[in-house]
Amino acid sequence: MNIQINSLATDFNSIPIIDISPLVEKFDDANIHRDAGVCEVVTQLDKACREAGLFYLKGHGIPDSVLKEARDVIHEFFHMPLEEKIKIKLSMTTGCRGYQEVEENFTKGLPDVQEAIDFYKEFAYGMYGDMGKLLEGPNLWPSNPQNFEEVLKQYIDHCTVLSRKIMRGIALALGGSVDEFEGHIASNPFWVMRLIGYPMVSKQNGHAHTQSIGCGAHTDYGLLTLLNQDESISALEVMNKSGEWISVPPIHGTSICIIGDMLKILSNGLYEAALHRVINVSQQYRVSAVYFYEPNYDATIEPLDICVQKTGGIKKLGPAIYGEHLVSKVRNTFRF
Ligand SMILES: N=C(N)NCCCC[C@H](N)C(=O)O
Ligand SMILES: O=C(O)CCC(=O)C(=O)O
Ligand SMILES: [Fe+2]
Repeated sequence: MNIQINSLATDFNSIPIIDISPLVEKFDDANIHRDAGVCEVVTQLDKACREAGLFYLKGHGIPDSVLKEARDVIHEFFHMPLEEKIKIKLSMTTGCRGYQEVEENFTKGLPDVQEAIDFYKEFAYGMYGDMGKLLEGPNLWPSNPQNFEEVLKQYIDHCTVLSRKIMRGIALALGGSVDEFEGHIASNPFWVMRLIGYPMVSKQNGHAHTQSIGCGAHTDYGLLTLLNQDESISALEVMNKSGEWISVPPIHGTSICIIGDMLKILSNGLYEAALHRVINVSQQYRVSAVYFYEPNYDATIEPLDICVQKTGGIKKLGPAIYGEHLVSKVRNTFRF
């Protein structure tokens, strides 16, 4: 499958900030589509998904203490000596779960200046046949810091609940029913979590890196991404339609939401999968906790009829099987 990076519908120079608290409070309300506050959120989501594909979320309901505690334990982990970290080393035989050293992860053929740990939702062996094999196995949780697993599992639960609520808002924004993405699309949503550490540039002295590309330009693979980034370090960038990189600095009390490849297909290209990258030129070590909310692993993803009607009556994208898309990306990311 070839996912094109189309130019964005309208250009943008600043990133939208959406207060989604009405949606978070009323996501389960039978009359949600008639609620004035929710309708306003839905309008803003629609605009942000069309124009930017990446936006800030305010009023998302995940306590600041949960976000901060997650970043704290991630800092603690990456701060440990390498021999401790490689106890949970990622390989072909760990279901591609675990720790990767700096420059073991590639984007478009170039090594990323980051270390990371990958987690995937666990599933039964054989459940997805050949398509699932590469990612089979239990997650590798470090035993240090001691509270790591508990803190991050709690964080994942928060993200899953929030993502489902946002997807309900996006379903309405696309003109569908509130549970448009339940059923065969995302009734059993897959998830991925990537915890990333970006070394300081000063640590790269002696290397050829004058600019440290922490993560090369890419789009995310699934429905939407929730990003929890270190405060006070500006490193993330998103591309607008003029091809300019727009900075996405941390804003206290917000999280970042990024539209992924599968939502682009479902919307028949109405919504953009944001092209983004990370360059940490700060003098600080930066961490992020990146949670990816994905379709059912074995879902066949194609444009929704309501979206096809809105976009000229022809399916422009897909179909794609989500699990196949994910596995092809993972294969290109590592040199085992
Ligand atoms: N699960 C997601 N979206 N991870 C994004 C990781 C960054 C890009 C990856 N190295 C690649 O080459 O795709
Ligand atoms: O660390 C970040 O801010 C973003 C990382 C990212 O885009 C990814 O891992 O997909
Ligand atoms: Fe990303």
